[in-house]
Amino acid sequence: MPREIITLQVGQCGNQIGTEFWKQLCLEHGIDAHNGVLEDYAGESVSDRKDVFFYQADDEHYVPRALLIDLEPRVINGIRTRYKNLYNPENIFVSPTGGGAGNNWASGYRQGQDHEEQLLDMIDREAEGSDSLEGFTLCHSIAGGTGSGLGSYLLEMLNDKFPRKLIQTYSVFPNQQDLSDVVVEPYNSMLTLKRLTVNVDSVVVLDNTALNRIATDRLHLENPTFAQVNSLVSTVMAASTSTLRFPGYMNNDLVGLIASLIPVPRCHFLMTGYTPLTLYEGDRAGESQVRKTSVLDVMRRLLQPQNLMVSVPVKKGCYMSILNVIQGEVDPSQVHKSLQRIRERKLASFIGWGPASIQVALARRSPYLPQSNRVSGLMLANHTSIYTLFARALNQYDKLRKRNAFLDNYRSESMFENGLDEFDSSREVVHDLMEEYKAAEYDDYVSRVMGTESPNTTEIAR
Ligand SMILES: Nc1nc2c(ncn2[C@@H]2O[C@H](COP(=O)(O)OP(=O)(O)OP(=O)(O)O)[C@@H](O)[C@H]2O)c(=O)[nH]1
Repeated sequence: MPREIITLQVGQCGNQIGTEFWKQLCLEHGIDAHNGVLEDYAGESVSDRKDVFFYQADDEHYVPRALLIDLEPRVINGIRTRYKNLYNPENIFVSPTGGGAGNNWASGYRQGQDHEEQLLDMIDREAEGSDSLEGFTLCHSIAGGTGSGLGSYLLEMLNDKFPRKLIQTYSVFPNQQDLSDVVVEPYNSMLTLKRLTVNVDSVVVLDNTALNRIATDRLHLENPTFAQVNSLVSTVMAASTSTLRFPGYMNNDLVGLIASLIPVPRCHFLMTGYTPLTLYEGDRAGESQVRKTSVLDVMRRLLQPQNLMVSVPVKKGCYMSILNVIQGEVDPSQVHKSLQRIRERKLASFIGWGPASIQVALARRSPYLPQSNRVSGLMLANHTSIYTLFARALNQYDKLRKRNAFLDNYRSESMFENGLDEFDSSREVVHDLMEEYKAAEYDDYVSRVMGTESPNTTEIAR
């Protein structure tokens, strides 16, 4: 039975990374991305599970289980032109006023309220079209107005209306080295981080700072474009769903993946690493810089900070969990040996209060994509040092807030007309989250923070 996943892509960033994801999925399943038709070379003999992410229309074309949502038309119009017959036109929502959210979280949130009925209708229709819906995935940026504000509204709505479904996000964090011309990004990020903490089961953190560093240092691109950065993002998104789409013995559903990575519900912010990296140019993978791959080599590289897609100091702190998704020609005995070697060399340090091991899922690859490397790997990891990302966001927020700068646009929206309590409440949630990650570094975390209760993974397996 399929365990379907519905993807909501919201705002400019959400729709741009979402589109790259669907392009990659189409390539991997032998579907023509322009019209959803199965390619001639893609026979039924391949035992993939297209139905987790696609359904078949009356004319048998494959249609992504995707909702494309934006408050201004530019990006979605571009998608409509390029992928004319792929998406269900009924699943596209562009605000009739078309003005965007002006980088204002509160405006995005309020416009979510204004259009609640229409948005919920679309989500309900798509959910009812599934046999056994497993959950929702939201793609967005946390720093603009639409992906963050309207995205936050949707997360609250999904939590409320579908309390038994999983909610996962791919959340793009702003580039902190870039002096952004959007000065209010710290406000938007803080308000969104609260929803990501409270309303979501699992957040895959995609950090524009790290993505740009990887594109520059590892792929030798001078000024990486969003398209190039998004190609990295789609590689990660596709690899992280590969065990759901090309199932083997383990990790065949999202709840299995999440439960193995999240030992305590609140600490659900995951970082990723991928190797060897190539860029997709058009429909073709570029050449990899890595000439020879083995399981040990891939697993070792995945632990190197320069391959992480999040800019945090992993040499400090410890892993709460690691899942390596290894794709390619792999002899399981090599996995065993590699794990042993990594343990001997103490390449990863784990929390003292849980199982200290790297989990490995062997995933099949798409038969339709030529691969330049024998083995490739994705790491999904829960590491305590992720709190430094929140600390930076909090620090930037405090600086802005201390000056009471740029608050008029927020005050003019209903949520803030009677005061700025929502900012204070968001800051508190993020501060507590940081403290929880820091506390998790200590061996007595379970007894200190949770009394006598033991860590609970069933809570997320709702
Ligand atoms: N990786 C990546 N980041 C993006 C992309 N587009 C925008 N961003 C980042 O997202 C943040 C801005 O969010 P957007 O998605 O552009 O804004 P929005 O959600 O559409 O909101 P409004 O423009 O206010 O309506 C900035 O930090 C950008 O650097 C993209 O295609 N890829």
